[in-house]
Amino acid sequence: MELKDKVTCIKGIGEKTAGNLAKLGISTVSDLIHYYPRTYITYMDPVDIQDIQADERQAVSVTLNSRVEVKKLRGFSIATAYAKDYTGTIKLTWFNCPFLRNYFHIGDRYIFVGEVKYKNGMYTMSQPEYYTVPKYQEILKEWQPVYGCTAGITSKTIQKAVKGTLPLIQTLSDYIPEDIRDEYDLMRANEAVTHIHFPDTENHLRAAIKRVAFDEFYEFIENMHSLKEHDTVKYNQAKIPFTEQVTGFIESLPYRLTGAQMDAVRDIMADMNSEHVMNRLVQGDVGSGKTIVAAIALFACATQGYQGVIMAPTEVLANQHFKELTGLFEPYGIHVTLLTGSMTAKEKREAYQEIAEHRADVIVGTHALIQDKVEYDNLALVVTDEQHRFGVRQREKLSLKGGTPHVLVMSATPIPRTLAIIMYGDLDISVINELPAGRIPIKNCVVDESYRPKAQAFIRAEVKKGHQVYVVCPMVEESEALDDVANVVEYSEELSQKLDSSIHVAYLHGKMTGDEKNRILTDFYEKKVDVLVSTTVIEVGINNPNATVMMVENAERFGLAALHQLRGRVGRGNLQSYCIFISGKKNKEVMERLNVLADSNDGFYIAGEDLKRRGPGDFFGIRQSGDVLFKMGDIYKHADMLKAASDVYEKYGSRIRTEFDRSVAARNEMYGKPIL
Ligand SMILES: Nc1ncnc2c1ncn2[C@@H]1O[C@H](COP(=O)(O)OP(=O)(O)OP(=O)(O)O)[C@@H](O)[C@H]1O
Repeated sequence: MELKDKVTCIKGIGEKTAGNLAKLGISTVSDLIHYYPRTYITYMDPVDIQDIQADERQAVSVTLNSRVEVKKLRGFSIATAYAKDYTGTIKLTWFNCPFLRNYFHIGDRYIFVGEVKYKNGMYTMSQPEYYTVPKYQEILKEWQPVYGCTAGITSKTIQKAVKGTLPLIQTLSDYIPEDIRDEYDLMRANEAVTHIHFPDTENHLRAAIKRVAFDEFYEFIENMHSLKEHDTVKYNQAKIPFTEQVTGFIESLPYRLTGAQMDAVRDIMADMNSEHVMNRLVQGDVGSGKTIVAAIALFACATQGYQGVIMAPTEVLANQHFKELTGLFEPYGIHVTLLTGSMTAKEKREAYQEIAEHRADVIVGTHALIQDKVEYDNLALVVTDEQHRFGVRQREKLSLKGGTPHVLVMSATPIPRTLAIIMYGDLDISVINELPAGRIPIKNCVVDESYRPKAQAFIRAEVKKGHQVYVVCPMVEESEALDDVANVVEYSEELSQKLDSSIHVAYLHGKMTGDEKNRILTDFYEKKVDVLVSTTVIEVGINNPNATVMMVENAERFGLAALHQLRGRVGRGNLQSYCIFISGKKNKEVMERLNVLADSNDGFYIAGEDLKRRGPGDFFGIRQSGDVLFKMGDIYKHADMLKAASDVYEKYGSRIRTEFDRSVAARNEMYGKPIL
């Protein structure tokens, strides 16, 4: 077996499983080895029913004392059973698992594991995992990986598949030599990969995660430096001055720029007119007005006869920028062109032509912008939005397309300056630390589920005022058979019934096409939709100043930084806005953590508190930030590894570069596809 082989070469993986794995982006052995668990869980000793702590994940060892009843419900099915021990009875329910009817036997003992709720006078577990007693003994107290799954694939299938590759994993080489590993206390690369998939002890797992995070950071730092070197040695061939026309454009805006926005504009303009090409990061809290700063840079560029591009992480955002920039630029005869993956072949061809013939001055798009077919004419500026969603190489590729254009990165992730310097080397940074005038601070509340009817009444009242609402619907547990889509559909139906019939509720989820999402969002912008229910991720950067309420269900399952991003979707105009965080758990620790959000609306403060409050248990938890740049590494949780990677780069970078390059090249080759 080799890394580049198809997964079907692994014993037990047939075409059907391979097809399902492909949906997760796993086609080769290498893809599989590098498909890391999303989180880890341990199993605990069962408790007596009378000692159950509600709202916690617990195990009970009980005897089934009823048949499994299966009820059909609007396209779903619910299986219910009862079980008891000598201290009490517990109710068990599962969605869409009708087969369980024939699985359990009355009178047999099973172990059920899951979160327990106290409902209608009885402890209830929804969607519990189930084990026979001997099976449970095997996994008790071991760390179990939980992989991101899709229909037809369970965590267990993935783990079994990885098991088949263990002999190969043992032979993987390590670009970090032993002496450096010892100095920085790094686990060997192949051991780390083994423990990531098959953790035995907590210490090994911890060390393995650290090593993988280290590698991700190291690669990032290497790339950042090569990008930076590549840029700085190049002379600025597209000097763009801060002309009267640019000043006129700024003055014509319907609002005055904040001092911080103006400072960022000055930094950018000074860079673009200097001897070297620009490589600047603009960091600003949610809603601080980064888009207009980018727009001014693009305007300056276009009025000097150059092309500029702005690349967004999603189609929805690309469309939003396209509309906004078209409105701003068309009066000046600056033509804006859109290029996204979901456009028809004909539309794309037209866009390519407009770009090549320089009829397009500013180009807005997604990944489609970096495809080989796109020929720019005099490209001088590349703006990437939410840089965390982009790999460095993608930006590098885009940069290379236009010779050496200026690079401007916009980010709302509040990275402390010290971390930013480690991550980006000497990339220049402008910070927008001021919100536009007239913004009213968001009012926050952290409540438990019993408050939901009141929250719904509040939503009704806000809609009556002509305002709009976002609802992030409850998260589906990894183990639940119900998927995100079914969940969001069902949740919005229920919400719609609870609200007034005149209130229009629509929903968004990740499986919709770009077109469908755009249609819903356009309806939302045009106020045809009052309440927008979404799965966990409301697209970063959505801007609808008329939305005044953000209600987040299961807020306890998000990191504070992610909740802050969600909150940033409201309070973007001059209307009083509200954020309602509904926690599925009432315990003190959870409430205290969530109350950090109620205390402050400042992203930097929240990121700091988030870091402070993470206990050691969080180390293995689901990643906190929404970024996908690192699969395992989290710049907050693994800040020590980020520092170690930076030190190793400084001290030993040149010594290990050849081996490092070889390992990256081998991996790229084995992926069997280009990195983009
Ligand atoms: N100086 C200003 N005065 C008033 N309104 C402004 C100002 N600058 C920007 N805005 C408006 O504020 C809103 C938010 O701006 P923008 O979308 O650029 O935020 P952002 O920094 O990109 O935030 P996020 O990271 O949340 O996407 C927009 O409606 C924009 O028109």
